Amino acid sequence: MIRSIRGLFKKANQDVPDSSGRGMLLQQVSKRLGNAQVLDEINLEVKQGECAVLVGRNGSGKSTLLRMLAGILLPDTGSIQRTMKGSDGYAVDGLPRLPFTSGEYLWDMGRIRGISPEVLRGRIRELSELLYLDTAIDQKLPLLSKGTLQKVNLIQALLPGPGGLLLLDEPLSGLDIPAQEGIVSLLGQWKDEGTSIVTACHEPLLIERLADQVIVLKKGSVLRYWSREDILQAGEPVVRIQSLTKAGEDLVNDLSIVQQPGVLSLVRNTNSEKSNSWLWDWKVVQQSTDDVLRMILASGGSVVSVQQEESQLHMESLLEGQHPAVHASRRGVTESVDLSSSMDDAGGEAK
Ligand SMILES: Nc1ncnc2c1ncn2[C@@H]1O[C@H](COP(=O)(O)OP(=O)(O)OP(=O)(O)O)[C@@H](O)[C@H]1O
Repeated sequence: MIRSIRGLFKKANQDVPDSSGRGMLLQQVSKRLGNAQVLDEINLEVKQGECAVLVGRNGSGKSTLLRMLAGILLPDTGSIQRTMKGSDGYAVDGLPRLPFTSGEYLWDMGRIRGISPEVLRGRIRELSELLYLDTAIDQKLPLLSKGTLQKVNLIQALLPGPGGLLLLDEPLSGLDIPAQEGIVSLLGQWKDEGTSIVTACHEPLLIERLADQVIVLKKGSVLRYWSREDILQAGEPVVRIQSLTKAGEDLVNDLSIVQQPGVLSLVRNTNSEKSNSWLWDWKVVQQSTDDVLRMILASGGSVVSVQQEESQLHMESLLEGQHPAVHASRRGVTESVDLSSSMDDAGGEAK
């Protein structure tokens, strides 16, 4: 389905902009609202095709900055230069509960933006499928749940298609997991097609998959900038595998298994359900999952479960200005201990 969306949108966007030298540049941008200095000398550069993620505690200024990028607010001082092409999509404010159905609202929004009826019909259908809008397309906005309203808001922001600037305030908030996956995959494709994205978001799923830079805001100022490389140092996603062997059939008697670069730890447990078998608990980096599964099966074991572990990004530390990898590096030490102790548990048979 995602592929068909891409195809559909590409047809209407033959002139995906060349990314060279294009983007958005904020220099020393400040804003006062009432008595509060809401933004204080913000510098930010987002190149065409990049994703910048704003993080920060409540009230740190993320939404204000997004509204400024959208042109809803003007800076008191400083400058905002924009040299990127393409249509913009904004979901920076909540959707008003107007007396229309989702379908009517999306249709009107698309037509106001000049999208032809033929293209618009297809986009609404494809995006509604992507976000599992189902029957909510015919429901009136005031009757929608918070999460469904958020889906409609996202769809209206995505209607112009890839290639321009997308400004999204907490796009995954309130969305169910399949819709989160769908939107992150789509944004990844659109980024590849030259879409610039600036989003306030606290979900590691989006940050790990899309962020080229993370900007940590604190009380209206930038506390830290982190690059894609910094984020990647937080570690690849970890997969937990449980496998079973007959007691006595020791998986670790072949050291080549545990010495595979992707194996982070291996612990042997007695299987409480079957006393004549051992349950092996593996932690492996995501890209080695297939290799490890093949090894387990080839050595006579059976696979009980394969689970994606939670992200290694520790948001709380990130908000305090710590490096994204601060927890990942601690994890490595712990697991090398696990690995050796598991081999000891197994009778020191890993030779
Ligand atoms: N119109 C306004 N008048 C006065 N103060 C305002 C106005 N709008 C926002 N503020 C203040 O600006 C600060 C930043 O608000 P903003 O909504 O940008 O924060 P945020 O980081 O998006 O917060 P949250 O995570 O809760 O959405 C807050 O202290 C807020 O009270």
